[in-house]
Amino acid sequence: MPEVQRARRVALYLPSDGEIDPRPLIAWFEKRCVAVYLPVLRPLSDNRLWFVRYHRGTRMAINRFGIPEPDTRHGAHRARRLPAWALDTILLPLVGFDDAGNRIGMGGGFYDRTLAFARRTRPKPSLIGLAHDCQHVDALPVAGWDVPLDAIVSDQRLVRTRSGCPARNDDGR
Ligand SMILES: Nc1nc2c(c(=O)[nH]1)N(C=O)[C@@H](CNc1ccc(C(=O)N[C@@H](CCC(=O)O)C(=O)O)cc1)CN2
Ligand SMILES: Nc1ncnc2c1ncn2[C@@H]1O[C@H](COP(=O)(O)OP(=O)(O)OP(=O)(O)O)[C@@H](O)[C@H]1O
Repeated sequence: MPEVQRARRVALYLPSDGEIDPRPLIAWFEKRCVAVYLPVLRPLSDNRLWFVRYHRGTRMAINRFGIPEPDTRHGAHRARRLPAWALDTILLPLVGFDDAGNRIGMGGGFYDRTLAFARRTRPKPSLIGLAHDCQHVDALPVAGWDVPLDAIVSDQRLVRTRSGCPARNDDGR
């Protein structure tokens, strides 16, 4: 996928609770000098995510959901964290998806809050959901805050969505 092949900064996640495991991609990205980032729950509990640079040897901490994330407690990673808009591509975990790119997650709204800017601002990172094919459903109810995915990659297929098609400029270019 061009969004993956061209990216210089990519976020993925460490799997929890049966989610598709994107870890095999880490070595592939590193070999191509792509910087890999992981989501970190922002302190002060505004329920948004930072993305912090990750490589082998990054000191980790367990977050309140039991998922390891780069340890930011001592400020050591301040220079290594990015807001979502600075990433080229974000690979997202999901619980369910449909062909329109609607996603449901674990219900915390973390990705939706973090990516809310992407509903009105361009450029935005490419948003690619990673799924087991059995997580596909015909249609999900859409909430106003939901940020649609550009594509979903499952173990059996690639679903490209309308929001994954580049938007035209107003002058038709
Ligand atoms: N692997 C992974 N990392 C991630 C996320 C994720 O969904 N998957 N997140 C994406 O936002 C953030 C953490 N958000 C989470 C939100 C809720 C639960 C959770 O386990 N909630 C319920 C169970 C809900 C369910 O099973 O449907 C619980 O607390 O028991 C976990 C992570 C950041 N990192
Ligand atoms: N942009 C936003 N601003 C304020 N609240 C939001 C926003 N996005 C989501 N929420 C809140 O988050 C809650 C959970 O949202 P939702 O069920 O869509 O989460 P999810 O996509 O399943 O979770 P996640 O993104 O963490 O995997 C909603 O009840 C909503 O109130």
